[in-house]
Amino acid sequence: MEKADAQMLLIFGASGDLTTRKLIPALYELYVRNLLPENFVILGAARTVLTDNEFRRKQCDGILTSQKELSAKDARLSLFLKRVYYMGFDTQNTDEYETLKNRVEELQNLYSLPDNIVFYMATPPEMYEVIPLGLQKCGLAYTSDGFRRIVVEKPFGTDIKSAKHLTRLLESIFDEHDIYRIDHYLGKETVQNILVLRFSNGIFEPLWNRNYIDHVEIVSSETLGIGNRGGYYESSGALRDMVQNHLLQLMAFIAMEPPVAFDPESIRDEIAKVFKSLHHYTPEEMQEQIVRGQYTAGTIAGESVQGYRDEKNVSGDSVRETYVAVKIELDNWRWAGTPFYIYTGKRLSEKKTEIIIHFKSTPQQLFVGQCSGSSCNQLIIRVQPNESIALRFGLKIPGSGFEVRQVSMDFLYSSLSDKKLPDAYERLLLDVMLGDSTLYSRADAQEASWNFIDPIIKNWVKRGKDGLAFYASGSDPEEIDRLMPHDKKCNCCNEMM
Ligand SMILES: NC(=O)C1=CN([C@@H]2O[C@H](COP(=O)(O)OP(=O)(O)OC[C@H]3O[C@@H](n4cnc5c(N)ncnc54)[C@H](OP(=O)(O)O)[C@@H]3O)[C@@H](O)[C@H]2O)C=CC1
Ligand SMILES: O=C1O[C@H](COP(=O)(O)O)[C@@H](O)[C@H](O)[C@H]1O
Repeated sequence: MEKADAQMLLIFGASGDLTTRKLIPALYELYVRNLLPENFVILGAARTVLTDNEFRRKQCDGILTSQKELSAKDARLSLFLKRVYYMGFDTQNTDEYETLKNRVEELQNLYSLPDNIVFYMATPPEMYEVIPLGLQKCGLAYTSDGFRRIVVEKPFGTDIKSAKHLTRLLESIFDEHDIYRIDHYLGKETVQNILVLRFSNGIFEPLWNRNYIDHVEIVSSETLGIGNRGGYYESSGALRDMVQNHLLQLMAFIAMEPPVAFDPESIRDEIAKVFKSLHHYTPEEMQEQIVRGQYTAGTIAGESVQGYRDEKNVSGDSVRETYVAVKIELDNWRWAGTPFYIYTGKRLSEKKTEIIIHFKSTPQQLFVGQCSGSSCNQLIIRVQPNESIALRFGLKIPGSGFEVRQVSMDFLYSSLSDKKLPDAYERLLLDVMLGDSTLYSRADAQEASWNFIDPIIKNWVKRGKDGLAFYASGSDPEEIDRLMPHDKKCNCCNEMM
């Protein structure tokens, strides 16, 4: 496996949840697997005042939480943590950037590091402009003999205007190919395997189009509520939080044309084309094709939970959607007439992300019980949990007659290896260190997806609470039935998983 060049990873927002829960555990895992550069330093920065050792202890706890079997005394853990440093730093105070620059140079000298730096913005999005401007002013954004890369966490803008503005600002400081817009769904092993499943197997391609696929479902349901992210969620909602990025990306992997080569730009060209072919609805069509809902109090795993409007930092009469279902149409030759149904929501009955490709039925149903009148054939890609790929088809029930029932041929990732699948952030952090942007999203794709999302949000703002459905926590909204005719719904899939 290729190793990245010696470098520094400078994480802004290092005292926050993402750093401790995801980034540092992922970096430690890469270290253990011998995938980090031979020579590296991780420098965390945030306003909270912490010494290097206090920061290391906090990160050590984060790693131990993510790896239950690991001991705090493990020699590899202390060797890794020795390379982790911290500095108290207020991104809004321009004077502090000079101090940051001095600390960076001091560490580079201490470890004889070349001038290669990845900046990671794990701060609130309001800082995504402030930090690059500060780095530009103090000169840290530039190097004459190394590289600079910048990772931008989601959300990348809140609409097309802000996304374009942010891209313009970042491009005035960094080259576009050094800007890494992260979408952690693309770091998931099962999601990357969509590309391999499609483009390394000749058997699927002839069927992968409007002639053989009736419709596609992309579901990402969660049992968790919004937790302590009320402030963020009030301005975001399910459409911006999950659909604009993660779920449209999944759809693009299913819908894209084969790239001319397996390199970042060829792949990202095809993804951008999918987003550009999204059919934009009129306000009247939106009422038909899009459903939004909000959770009320209910029961999850036997425990009572409160409704969205009672959550911390949420308005008592909020109309923010915690659930959304969208029927998506793609105006292109491969997919015209084959809808993609995307649903996502918080506080639903189970946590799962899956893609179900529904193939068309036989022209005539010759057998009794033939999958209850619908097609027997589905390809199910279970992204999480119980990562798997299953192909469903009809077979004869043993005995007299010709009664058919649906059976499943399953591949379980757990049967491939007893090791747990790598966390999405491991892959994405490794890629940015290597300079591979294949699994990061490009400006044109982001903008095309905002172009699709913006009119929907504007329409909802205009309609206020009109059309907002309520569902009890722990249940699945019934309004979804309005989008998808009954004969298209797959009742069998869940039972078999
Ligand atoms: N947590 C998660 O699982 C995910 C998070 N994200 C995104 O990652 C980003 C960070 O999220 P998360 O870690 O949860 O957020 P937190 O609120 O937990 O952390 C934010 C961090 O930013 C720091 N910060 C805030 N203001 C400043 C400032 N003026 N100067 C320097 N540092 C500052 C905070 O530290 P201090 O107060 O010490 O300055 C803290 O370290 C967000 O944009 C979020 O959308 C994306 C996907 C998942
Ligand atoms: O980006 C986000 O994703 C999580 C869901 O991620 P998953 O990997 O657990 O499926 C979601 O809970 C969160 O609201 C959103 O910001």
